[in-house]
Amino acid sequence: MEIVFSDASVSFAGRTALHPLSLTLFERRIGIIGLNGSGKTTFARLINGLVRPTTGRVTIGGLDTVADEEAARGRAGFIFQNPQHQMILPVLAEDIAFGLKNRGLSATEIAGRTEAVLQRFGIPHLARRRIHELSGGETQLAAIASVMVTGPDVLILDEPTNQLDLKNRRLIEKTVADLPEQAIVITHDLGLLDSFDRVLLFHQGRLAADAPPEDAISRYREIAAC
Ligand SMILES: Nc1ncnc2c1ncn2[C@@H]1O[C@H](COP(=O)(O)OP(=O)(O)OP(=O)(O)O)[C@@H](O)[C@H]1O
Repeated sequence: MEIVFSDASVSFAGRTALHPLSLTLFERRIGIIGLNGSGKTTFARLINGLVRPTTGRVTIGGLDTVADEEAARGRAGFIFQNPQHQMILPVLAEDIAFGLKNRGLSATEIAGRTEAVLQRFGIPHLARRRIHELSGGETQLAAIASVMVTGPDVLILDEPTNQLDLKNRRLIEKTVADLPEQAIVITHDLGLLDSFDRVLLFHQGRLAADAPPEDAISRYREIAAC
């Protein structure tokens, strides 16, 4: 899926969070790194229209995130930093099924797709569990299942391994690595990026590097040392 930024910038209340940026993303695994407040989340949110560009435009698969907002949003799933907040219904299987409502599917089809996505992410045993009772790793997988059931082409994850222990980090790392879909991952967990195709480094709202992981990370270390 081609994601195109054309002179896109973002200001909040007159303060620039992201300076005008033009680039095209098409790689399967894209990492986004940078210091706190450098513009990573703002950049990622532009992709599915959660943030609108103040100037310029962003398209995903040719769809404009403002003019074709709803269709564009369907192309890119987003997992927030605290994914339990994006789950609407208390029980996991119900939350997943909720994402399929209003699609003209029968109850049997909804149940079948819910079961299939739980299987896909190895969590059928969590189907009847309450979301607020899941562990950090389980919550990440649950959120990924809830988003992927709607069939986006791109999955954007905002710090998916934050607060996870080593075992769950590995699990999420493997889950992301195995996704056939395109994935864009914001992370402070630099080890996650080893096998990535491309890493974008943001600094003070500007793109400071756009390179293979090793090069972008070494530039990041220089910036962080200042
Ligand atoms: N909705 C908003 N309203 C006002 N300012 C915002 C808003 N969202 C982000 N900002 C500001 O824009 C700048 C970039 O924020 P952003 O969340 O994109 O950074 P980040 O790199 O993702 O940070 P972190 O690593 O801490 O999550 C920050 O100065 C932030 O305070």
